[in-house]
Amino acid sequence: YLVRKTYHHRSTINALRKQGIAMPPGWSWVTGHLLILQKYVDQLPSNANVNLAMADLAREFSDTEVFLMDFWPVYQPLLMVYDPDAAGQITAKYNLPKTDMHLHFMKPITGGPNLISMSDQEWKLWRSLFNPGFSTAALTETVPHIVKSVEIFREKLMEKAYAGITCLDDLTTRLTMDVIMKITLDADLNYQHSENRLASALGHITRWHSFWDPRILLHPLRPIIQKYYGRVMDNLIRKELDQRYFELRTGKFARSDDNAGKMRTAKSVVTLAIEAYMTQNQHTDLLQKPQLEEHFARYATHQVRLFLFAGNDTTSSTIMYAYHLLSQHPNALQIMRKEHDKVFGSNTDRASDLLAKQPALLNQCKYTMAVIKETLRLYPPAGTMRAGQPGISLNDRHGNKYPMDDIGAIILHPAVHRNPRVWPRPNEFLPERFLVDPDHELFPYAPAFRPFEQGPRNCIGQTLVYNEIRVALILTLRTFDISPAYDEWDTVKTQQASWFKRFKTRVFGQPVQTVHGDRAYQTEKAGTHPADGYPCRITLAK
Ligand code: HEM
Repeated sequence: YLVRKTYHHRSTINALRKQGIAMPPGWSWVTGHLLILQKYVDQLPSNANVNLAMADLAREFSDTEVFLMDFWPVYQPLLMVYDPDAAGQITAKYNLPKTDMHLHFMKPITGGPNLISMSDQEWKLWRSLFNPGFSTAALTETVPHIVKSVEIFREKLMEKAYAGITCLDDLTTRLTMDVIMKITLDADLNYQHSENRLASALGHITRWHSFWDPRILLHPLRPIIQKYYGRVMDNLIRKELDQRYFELRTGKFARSDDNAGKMRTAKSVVTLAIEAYMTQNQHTDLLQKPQLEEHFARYATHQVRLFLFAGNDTTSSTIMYAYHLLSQHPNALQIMRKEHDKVFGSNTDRASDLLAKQPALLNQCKYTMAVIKETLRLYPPAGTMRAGQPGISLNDRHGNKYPMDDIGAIILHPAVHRNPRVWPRPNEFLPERFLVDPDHELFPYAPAFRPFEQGPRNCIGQTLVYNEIRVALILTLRTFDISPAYDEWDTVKTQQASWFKRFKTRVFGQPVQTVHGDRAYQTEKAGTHPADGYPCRITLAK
């Protein structure tokens, strides 16, 4: 059966090869392209994100900007895409469905079907329930909550100032966890001050998670550990959901008219989803029931688990990369600080109050927004994969057709975002490209900027991300200088290395530690955290 199946599959790919479909040389009847990527992976640090190796390979297809990789039987064969227009065909023109892999790989994290993995009607229903909570208006009301969490983050940075090397990762991840829990569930995790069961359960699940690493995927303990911590998460989230439902039933939100109450009326994403669900089911007065409907509660729990995963690491990494890029571009940092002085006044302590009272001031920080976009362009923390569909073909920019009957596609964000055909000076940090007029040579080609993807399945959390990172930068940049301390970190690590590690280094040489000269490269850790958790030194801004 296996031989027959393999033969059938490989003959299809071989036929495409003969037709001249772009694919890396070295395809084999036995291993397809499985071993091809290894050459590129070997040139990177062992924990570098596999997308960076893929982006290196992609450079060899700069003519078509689309090529086929035959990963069968590990994955279905996939078109690797970094032409922005071909990417648009996948996500907008055909809006191709998610793959079975989405459900398979996301299940340990979310516990079941969720917005990322769902297709068609089921996805439409759940997206419509959660859209109100992620709308610009609803999220503007939550800015005071973000300000509160960032204030604690500021205190933590202050504690670490002049205190030696700090791994920033821990601080930013705790911040983003507090924010996502508050915004989605109205739950005060207080994770920046103390450990929390929900956050650590998610941490255990993601530590045992990988999209491709066989050492993790084949580990016999992985399913047991992930299931156990999944149950812990379900129970804790369910408690919060029941509490929000109780508040709705007892009319908490209707009653709040004083100022303190006004804060409380910033409804959580979940409260708004329960309300939307009530509206969609008006014929049955759900509020009369003592408990949330079981099906809704179970599915909403999957979605909340997804929000905690999708909204935590990605945002945390982006905050760190913004600090990193600004530390290397003092001129941009200077412009940002001036912008913040102009909008909030030079007394940095007043900015929190002002922001909490007038969240719309965020929109006046145009350069700050441009810096965040440029950070997401250079260090995109996500991507997308879609399934093929019978009868659909992808066109590359020369009009070549790539049939997608049994072939899926991946849009390679690191490669699209540095595609030299559409991005002038692609490797340079130039926030002004997001501020110039359309006739300027740096003006971005909109389909080529896709950190949150485009089309109906774009990221539901993007407004939250922009709000959160803007608040974080506005409230910290004028107080602190944060600069990478990898050299010192590496020296300390070398001194602390075991005799075996030192012996290995002596025999095999120093392992690769940078990606194209970048020591803060993106790793495999969910959300592409910077290497080693971004060791840095924090000092007070001069
Ligand atoms: C820097 C931060 C973030 C980046 C770069 C990012 C990126 C993305 C991308 C590329 C997708 C499309 C995935 C696909 O097509 O498979 C996506 C979808 C999604 N993201 Fe985000 N995301 C970020 C933060 C967040 C946050 C804060 C949330 C919060 C709740 C979130 C929730 C989601 C959800 C639910 C989807 C699925 C949307 C759907 O299919 O309807 N993301 N994100």
